[in-house]
Amino acid sequence: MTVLDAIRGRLVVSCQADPGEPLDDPAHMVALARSALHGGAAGIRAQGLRDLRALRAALPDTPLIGLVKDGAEGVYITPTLAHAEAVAATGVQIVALDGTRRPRPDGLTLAETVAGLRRRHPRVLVMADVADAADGHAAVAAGVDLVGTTLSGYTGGAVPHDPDLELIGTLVATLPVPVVAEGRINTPDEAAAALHHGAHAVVVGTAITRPAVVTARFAAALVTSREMS
Ligand SMILES: CC(=O)N[C@H](C=O)[C@@H](O)[C@H](O)[C@H](O)COP(=O)(O)O
Repeated sequence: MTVLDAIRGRLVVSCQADPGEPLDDPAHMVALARSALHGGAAGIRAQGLRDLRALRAALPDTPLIGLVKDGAEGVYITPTLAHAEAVAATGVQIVALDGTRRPRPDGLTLAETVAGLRRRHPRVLVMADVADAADGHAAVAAGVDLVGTTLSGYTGGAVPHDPDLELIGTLVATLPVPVVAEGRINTPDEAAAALHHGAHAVVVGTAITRPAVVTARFAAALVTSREMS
């Protein structure tokens, strides 16, 4: 079975911790990933070479989408060819990279990045994290294998509350490659809706693997409730 077949119609859980967070440790990421797989996830998305190596060693057969974040603004998801090659070298089946039309820090186009990556890693699949439909079309023209809605809402202005189901539907209707729903999918109903909009797979991160963020949402709701009573 191909890795795309393995995740078709299924949940992929993103296991990431920011530097300095209590969960920022490869052993914790492996435990989170094992928990996700126990719960029915078909694949894992993860960040950082250290975590990717640990996950690949612990879970050699699991579909793994890898990326490295370099900073937190602008083009920061696997921003350069060198980053993409380093991610591919960890043994992931899919390298996720910034697939927006913004200039890349190494001056390469997305097409040059994809071609360069394939020269050394001919079997790895490339997932373009895009922000809008025009990005999706440009990314497919650049040769990527799949497109994710990861960066919708994160390229300027306030971050929306809801997942971008409309973008998922638009990309599914117009692109010849699998579309992965990712970003702010916070409930099982939203995950199901993403699939209903035609997503090939659904990536959920924060709602499952960032307990500090989830706790803060509960705590904030209690503050609001106290203020209203
Ligand atoms: C925008 C960006 O940097 N997204 C990152 C990409 O890997 C992660 O921080 C997200 O957690 C991931 O996309 C999953 O999304 P959510 O955590 O909303 O389920």
